Amino acid sequence: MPFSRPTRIAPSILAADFARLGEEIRNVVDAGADWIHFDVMDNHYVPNLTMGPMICEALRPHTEAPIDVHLMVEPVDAIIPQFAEAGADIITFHPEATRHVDRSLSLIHDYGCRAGLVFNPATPLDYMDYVMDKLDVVLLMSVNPGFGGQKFIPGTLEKLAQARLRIDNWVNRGGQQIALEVDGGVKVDNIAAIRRAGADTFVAGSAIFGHDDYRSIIDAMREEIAKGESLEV
Ligand SMILES: O=C(CO)[C@H](O)[C@H](O)COP(=O)(O)O
Repeated sequence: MPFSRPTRIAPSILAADFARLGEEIRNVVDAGADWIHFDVMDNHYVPNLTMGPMICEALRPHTEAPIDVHLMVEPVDAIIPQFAEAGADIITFHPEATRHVDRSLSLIHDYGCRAGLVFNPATPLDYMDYVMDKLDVVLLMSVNPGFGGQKFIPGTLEKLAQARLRIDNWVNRGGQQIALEVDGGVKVDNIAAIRRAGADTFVAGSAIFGHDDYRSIIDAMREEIAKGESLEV
């Protein structure tokens, strides 16, 4: 029953023009983006440094679309309240970057945000199994985190299928819905395969912000997904 799943396009503003972030967000949401993906890098968990809660707060008035904060930071707990208060809607973190995964997920919920775990290409999915009831999002990295513009790692497709199975089994047993998001190297020419493997939420940075016409590239992504699905029926 894969075709009743939602499709969400989440442009990563890591690839946007940082000198015009507010305008970039407005433009990409006007062009059909569903979520704004906000990459937080700390030069510790990953070798790069990007944006903190102050930038999230400054951008919040520019859109009503959910701001999807991906924490590539270690440790995570101290920064969670700051992002929640800055207007984040969704906060995800890497399980190996906190000592207490269950507690960090609860902390995100306590602050009124949706919570999720992020898995690097070589991080096993097993962490999911013990906290399914606390997950709103599972995010699979299809590149090693830290930089935009990398190539999609093909083994992610099999891992997506495994994550989809875990989520579907959970939902079939009466559990809540969990978004399955993929991040890294997502392009028009691979998005159909990524969808078929089980993703419903697609983070794309360079593919969208590197294009002159945001609407045409987002439309092309949705068309590829629809084409891929009709071939399978
Ligand atoms: O989290 C990230 C890197 O750590 C980025 O969101 C991701 O790489 C998206 O960029 P692109 O679509 O250009 O690959």
